[in-house]
Amino acid sequence: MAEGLSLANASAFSEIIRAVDGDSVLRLNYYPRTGCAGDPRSPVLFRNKRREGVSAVGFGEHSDPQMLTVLRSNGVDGLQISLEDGVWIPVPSDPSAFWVNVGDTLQAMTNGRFMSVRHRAVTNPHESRMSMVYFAAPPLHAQIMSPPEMVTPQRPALYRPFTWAEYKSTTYSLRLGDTRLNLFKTA
Ligand SMILES: O=C(O)CCC(=O)C(=O)O
Ligand SMILES: [Fe+2]
Repeated sequence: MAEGLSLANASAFSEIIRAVDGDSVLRLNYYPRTGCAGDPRSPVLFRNKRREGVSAVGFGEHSDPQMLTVLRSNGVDGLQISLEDGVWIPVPSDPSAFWVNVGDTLQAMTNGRFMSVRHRAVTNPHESRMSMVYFAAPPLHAQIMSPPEMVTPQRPALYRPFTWAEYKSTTYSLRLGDTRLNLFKTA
């Protein structure tokens, strides 16, 4: 990525992710099947489009606060992304591929060139779903700021420098769906 952005330091991002005191985490999510409408055990929230059963929001809408997210699920669909408010695009599950999300921190480090994506996970009516998600994060004390090449008079810094510790504690003091990066804007 750093190479693609023509940064002088081609390992600018990978160095931070690979630091021995990095704060990266692995999360396993489990979403039980939601069943069919009328099944008294299912938490019916909405019918899916094909009316084959019912789906519920299993993991509410949010952006990931870290730098990069690498996700793989068990071949059951459920992940959705939103590029436009209120419009959800399903990401077909591919058990032989990884899905990569840009997180808020990388958005700040690229001065908004890469955008962190809003996403959520819905349950599947017929099959339970599992996802395995690796969140690549900087060390707690790392300063999050754009490399000089990303800031120009035409494109001034969008965010003030902050530490990952500061961003992480802000994240956990807010609600899951809040757009917390806005709090770090310069103007
Ligand atoms: O399970 C999924 O597909 C998404 C999970 C997720 O967004 C997360 O763990 O941050
Ligand atoms: Fe997420």
